[in-house]
Amino acid sequence: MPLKPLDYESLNDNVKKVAYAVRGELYLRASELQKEGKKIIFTNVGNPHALGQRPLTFPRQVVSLCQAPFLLVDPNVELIFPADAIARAKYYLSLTSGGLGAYSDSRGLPGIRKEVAEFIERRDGYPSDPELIFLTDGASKGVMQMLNAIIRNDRDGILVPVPQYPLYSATISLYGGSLVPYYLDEERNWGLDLNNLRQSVAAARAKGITVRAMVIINPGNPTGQCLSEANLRDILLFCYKENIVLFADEVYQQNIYQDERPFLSARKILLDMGPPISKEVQLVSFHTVSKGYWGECGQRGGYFEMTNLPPQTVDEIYKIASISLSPNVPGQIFLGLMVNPPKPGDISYLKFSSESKAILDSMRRRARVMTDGFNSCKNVVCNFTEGAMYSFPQICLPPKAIEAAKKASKAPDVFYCLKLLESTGISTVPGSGFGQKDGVFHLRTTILPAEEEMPAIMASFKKFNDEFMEQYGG
Ligand SMILES: Cc1ncc(COP(=O)(O)O)c(CN[C@@H]2CONC2=O)c1O
Repeated sequence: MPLKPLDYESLNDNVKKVAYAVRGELYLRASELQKEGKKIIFTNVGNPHALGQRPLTFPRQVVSLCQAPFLLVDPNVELIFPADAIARAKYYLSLTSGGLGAYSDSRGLPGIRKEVAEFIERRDGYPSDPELIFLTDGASKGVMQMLNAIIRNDRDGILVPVPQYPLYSATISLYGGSLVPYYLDEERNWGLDLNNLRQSVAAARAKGITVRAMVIINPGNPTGQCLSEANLRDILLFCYKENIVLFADEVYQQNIYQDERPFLSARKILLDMGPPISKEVQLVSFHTVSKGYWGECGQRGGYFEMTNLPPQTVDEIYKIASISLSPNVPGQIFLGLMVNPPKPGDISYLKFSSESKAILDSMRRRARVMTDGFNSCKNVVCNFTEGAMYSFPQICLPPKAIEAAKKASKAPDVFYCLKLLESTGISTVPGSGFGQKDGVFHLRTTILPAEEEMPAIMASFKKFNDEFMEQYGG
C-alpha cells in the first residue's frame, strides 16, 4: 500500500524534528501513573491554578459579566458584583462588535491595545504606540508569529539562551531555522556570558549561518536569573553592532523575588540609550496573563510590542495575524485587566492588591524554601530563583548512575527524573529538555506547589535523592 498523506512517514520533516520537553516523556509517564491511581505532584508546568492558586477576584467578576451580559440588567447585580467591575464590564463590551462571541480585529481590540500602550508608558516612562501592539492567544502565539516572519531557511540563525524554554527550540525546528545557542553562566547565577555570545555568533557565521535574531528571557525560564541594566545595555549594543533583532520574552516581569535586580524592560533601556541605538535596534517584546500573580494560563491572553520595525513589516505581521481572524476576546479582556488593574480609591482596589501581594509574597517564600531544600541535598546545587517560577538544580550524578542510565537507554537526567517520579510522584522536567552543557545535569521544577505542602515535598525529594546517591555510590 502506498503511504497515505498523513501517515507518520510522510509528514512534514520539520514537524517530526520538533521536541517540546515540558510535556514530554516525564509528563506522559506521570499521566500514566496518575491513571493508575498514584498521587502525582505536577511541578513540570508553570501552571499556577493547576497547583491550587486561586484566581484574582476582580478579573473573574469583570469577565463573568462580559460573558453573561444578561446579568448586567439583573436587578440584583449590584448585590453580587462591585460597581467598578460592572462599569468595567460595560466598558469592555462597548469595545466589542457584538460581545465576547464576535471576532475582534486581528490585532486585538483597539481599546485594549491602548490600555497596553498606557501600561508600557507608565512602566517605562516613554510613549508607546497601540498600532505597534498586537494581542495574541498567549505569548506563545506571538513568539511563533515573529519567528515565522524572520526565519527564511535553515541558514537563518536565532540566538537562544541555554538553558532555554523549549518554545524557542521547538518553533525554530518547526519553521526550519537554525538555533544558535549562547550559554548562560551557572557559576554566576546563570549570568550573561558576553564572550560566549560573541563566540557563538562567530562560530555560526563560520558555518554560513546568518544570525538574524537574539532571544532573551528575562526573568529566565528555567534559570530564573534577572538581567541587570548593564546586561541589557551590553545586549542592545551587541544587537546594534551585529545587526540582530532582539526578541525580549518578558512574561515573568511581575515574578521578581529579590531586590537587587528589579525588572527592567528591554524597551526602556533601549530608549534610555538614545540615538543611534534607540532608533536602529529592532525589538519585539512579549508579555502574557499566564504568569505573574495572575497565572491565568488557560485564558490565552498575550501581546507583543514592536519597536523600530518599518510600517511595511508591521503590515505583513498584521496580514499573517489576519489568517487566524481574531485573538480570543476573553483573553484580550484579561490582558486589559492585567495592564489596567484597579487603582487606589477604586472599590475593588484593596481586595485586588491584597490578593496580588499575598500571591507574590508566597512565591518569594517558596522560591527560598525550594532553593534551600535542594541545597540541603547530597550532590545537588541550586542557584536562587531570582525571578520567574522555577527551580533548576544541578544534580551531580555519580558514574554508576550514568552507567545505569546508559543501560536503560535513557539520558542520565531523564533516568534520575523517572526514578524520582516513580518513587515520590514528583513530576519534573529533565534539564536535557532545556539544554545544558555536556556532562552537567539538571532538572526543572516549579515553585508553585502550595506553600503548606512545600516542606513535605522537599523532604520527600531529599529522602529520594540521598537514597539514590547512596545506591549509586555518590
Ligand atoms: C519564557 C516563556 N515564554 C512564553 C511562555 C508562554 O506563555 P503563554 O501561556 O502566554 O503562551 C512561557 C510559558 N511557560 C511554560 C508553561 O508552563 N511551564 C513553562 O515553562 C514561558 O515560560
